[in-house]
Amino acid sequence: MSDYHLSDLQHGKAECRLVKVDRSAADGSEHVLHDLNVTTQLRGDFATAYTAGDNSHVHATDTQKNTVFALARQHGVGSPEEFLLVLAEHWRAQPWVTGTWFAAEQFAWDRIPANGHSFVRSGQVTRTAWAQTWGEDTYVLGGLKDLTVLKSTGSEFHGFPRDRYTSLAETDDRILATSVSATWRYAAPLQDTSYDGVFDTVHEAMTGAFADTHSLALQQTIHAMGAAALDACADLAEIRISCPNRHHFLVDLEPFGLDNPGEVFLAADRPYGLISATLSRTGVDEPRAWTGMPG
Ligand SMILES: O=c1[nH]c(=O)c2[nH]c(=O)[nH]c2[nH]1
Repeated sequence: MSDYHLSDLQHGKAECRLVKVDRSAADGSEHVLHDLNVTTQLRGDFATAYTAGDNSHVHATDTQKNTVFALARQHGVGSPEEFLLVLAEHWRAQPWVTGTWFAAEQFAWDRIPANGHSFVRSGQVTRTAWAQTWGEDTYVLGGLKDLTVLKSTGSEFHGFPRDRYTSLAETDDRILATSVSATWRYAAPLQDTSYDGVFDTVHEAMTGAFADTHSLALQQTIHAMGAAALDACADLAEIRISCPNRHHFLVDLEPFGLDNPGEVFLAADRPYGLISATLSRTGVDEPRAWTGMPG
């Protein structure tokens, strides 16, 4: 094989989705959420891995990922810059490492006023609307999507059937996170009420129901959000809601001699649960209003 010049070697773990819950308030009532997407890269004396398959200097990308979670547990996250500097200090001290590169995206969450442990992703919600006519009939749909909400406690999931392929553990305390899509049908085009006002009311009702519901399943939370929207707005005839269940897995830090009392999570990307339902007032079916809608 030709002896080419090898350069720009680096390796690391891309997009470690770290969620760190700080439960440090004296009475545990107010959680602080750090939600980061962390990428690590190490530079150094790693050439023989490329040229000869000799991994004796290679800090496995899996180890780099574990280090992200373990250092989050040990040092907390603080600001993204501070956390990246914690990683940098750790890795610069390791053998064969001559340089490091770390990146983080931080996803911001606002507290939902109802309690200390429910959050909504800042500045994300997208408002949606459709209108169509059939002869003299006019149908109006309103909606929202990307309403990303999370509660760091107040969510359980148990009592589901178990068969030979069931491995999911029952839990009485988990993170519940989703990105709500909802579409509602106006019973009739609005005359005296503003669509803006209805949107604000529905948005607030759904967000409030998410926070207020002590959830035994995302299904139950969806029902509560739909009912809250219909209760808050007499102009709505029905609402369709679809929610991905964005799973957060507690990271096992025991191999690193660390406990993890519900603080450090892997925010899994996929697969995710997908759960939906329609809530309607009785006797108000109007299937033509939904013509042409995706799904
Ligand atoms: O709230 C949930 N509903 C489910 O149907 C489900 N299924 C699952 O694996 N986890 C969850 N969580």
